[in-house]
Amino acid sequence: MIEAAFRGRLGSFDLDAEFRVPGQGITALFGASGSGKTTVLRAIAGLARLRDGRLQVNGETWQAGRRFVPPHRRAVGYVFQEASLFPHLSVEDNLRFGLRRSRSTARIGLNEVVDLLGIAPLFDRPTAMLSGGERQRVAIGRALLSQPQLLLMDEPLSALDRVSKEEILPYLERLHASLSIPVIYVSHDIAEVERLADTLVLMERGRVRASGPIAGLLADPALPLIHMPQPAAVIDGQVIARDARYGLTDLRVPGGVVTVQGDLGPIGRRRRLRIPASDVSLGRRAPQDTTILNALPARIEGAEETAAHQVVVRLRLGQRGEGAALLASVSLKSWDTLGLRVGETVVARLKAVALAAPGAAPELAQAPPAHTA
Ligand SMILES: Nc1ncnc2c1ncn2[C@@H]1O[C@H](COP(=O)(O)OP(=O)(O)OP(=O)(O)O)[C@@H](O)[C@H]1O
Repeated sequence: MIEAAFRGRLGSFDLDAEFRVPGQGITALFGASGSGKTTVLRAIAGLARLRDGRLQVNGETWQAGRRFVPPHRRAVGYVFQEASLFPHLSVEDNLRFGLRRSRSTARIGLNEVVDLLGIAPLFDRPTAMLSGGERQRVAIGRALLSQPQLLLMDEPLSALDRVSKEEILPYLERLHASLSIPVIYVSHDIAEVERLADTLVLMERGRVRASGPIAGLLADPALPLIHMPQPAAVIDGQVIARDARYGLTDLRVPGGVVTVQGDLGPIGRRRRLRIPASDVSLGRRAPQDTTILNALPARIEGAEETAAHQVVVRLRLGQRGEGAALLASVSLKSWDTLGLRVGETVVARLKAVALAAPGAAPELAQAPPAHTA
């Protein structure tokens, strides 16, 4: 468990942030620019000292009352927006520097880091010859080799172009799947957060508006996430069948089974689906004569009208709505014409299921197209 509470003033900024998140997996600190995300991260690292602070990381107290463990005594790895590698050292020597800094017995070794982050081809290169994405992979590797108890990442992808971002995300997903080190990940890119995070801490003007498992917060009508321009649901599932002939994988998700194009790995592997609301349509009956593969029963939990004459429908998979949260964006006209009601069970058709999963290939797998035959 990670328990943090920081109160104090920095210049004219008031911080009063408190949260309790699991001591494993990825926790995203998400919020608008200036909401205090970096300040919280710095306070966790001990780089900012708030007047009133409390911090416990998996049973160790780093700050409480007058106790304040100085930054160099906190086992944190810090990855910044722009990788600050030593320019005069090779990639290998930059990584070895991480190892030298660590005083504990190595939990993660150089070879494992090199494998996980695909660094072998870069090994002998001077850092000046690396792309932005490659530099960031080395910086993450160096942070991991310092044997942190906690990895702090401050917008690690925000300085990268879209292609480099897509290139590095699968490595982060792989780290997530392979390592047990908890990560606190600052971002203001919700798609990135939807892809990576297990837990979300939503920050607003120096305060924590909400925190908890990401799937619930994304679909919470009381929070602003569902009202953003492209709302999406995230659903974690497990591979239960693979069809080599058609190149399809079935994932069991809470309340149903989703068929996704592509090989998602062996039976039993956990994968994440990110399903934009705009890729889900609703009907009363299962579609006939259609190429669509995913038509799942779901119960309507609620509906929010948007300014753009759309309705974001909150659903839960399963006949009785016992499953995962799902969002559908339908036009106000369709909503009124069909006369759909809260509490009704409908058929949710998933047009495309973008996959965001640990160890995924760089490209996003797409579910088969939805046009009728
Ligand atoms: N040492 C400081 N002295 C004065 N003001 C500070 C200090 N550190 C941060 N602030 C202010 O605190 C506010 C929150 O900054 P912070 O960088 O934590 O926000 P953020 O959510 O990470 O924003 P961004 O996404 O733009 O990085 C800002 O208004 C910033 O100017």
